[in-house]
Amino acid sequence: MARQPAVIAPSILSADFARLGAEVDAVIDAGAEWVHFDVMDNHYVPNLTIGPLVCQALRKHGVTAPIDVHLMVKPVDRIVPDFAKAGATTISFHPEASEHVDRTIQLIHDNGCKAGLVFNPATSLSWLDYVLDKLDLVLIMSVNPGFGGQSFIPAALDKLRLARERIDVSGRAIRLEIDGGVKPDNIGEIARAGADTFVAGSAIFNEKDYRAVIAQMKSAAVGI
Ligand SMILES: O=C(CO)[C@@H](O)[C@H](O)COP(=O)(O)O
Repeated sequence: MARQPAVIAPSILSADFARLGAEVDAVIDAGAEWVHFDVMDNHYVPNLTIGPLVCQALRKHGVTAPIDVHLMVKPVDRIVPDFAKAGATTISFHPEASEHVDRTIQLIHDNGCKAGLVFNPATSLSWLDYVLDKLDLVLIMSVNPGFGGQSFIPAALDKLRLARERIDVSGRAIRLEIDGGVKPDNIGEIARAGADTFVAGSAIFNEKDYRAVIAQMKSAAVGI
């Protein structure tokens, strides 16, 4: 199956939260395809961020782009229906945070969303042995989850290559997403390793010109 078109998904963790609706409008207007929505619970990860009410507020504000919810919460299941009702498109979770990974994937689908599984830098891809055929997205973390602005962990490149191979063998249209330390100067190498969906927080929101940085990232990601 041909590689899916590249998607840039700005992580709103690095946006100005006091102007969130305007920030999301600005990155979508600047060419980003998705909104990456980082949910942290001060339990599974040390940071505390936002929940379904903020997702719903973005929909009410008029955001129509796919909202890519990354749950860094434990437990997972009880918050899934709330995010689905709030307008999430994809809901991804960490296998270590779910008691029953297969059931959580089913729950996400039953609630009308696409399901993703997230791999921390030290989490084995062996979880895919049993659930790859049920997933819509595989997310490889290239930093330890919890904070924006960290440096890309190079071992994520080998993991991307392995995940790409598995997805290609499956023949299914599963997106391969990368998250953490993604910048204009490394996105080409990340794309060559197999990613098609690129989360970037500080690389986009720390720049004044969102359009320019997103264009730079896209041309590096598709020019492989
Ligand atoms: O999920 C996370 C961190 O846990 C990420 O989405 C980061 O927020 C990405 O930020 P940058 O590394 O791109 O600044």
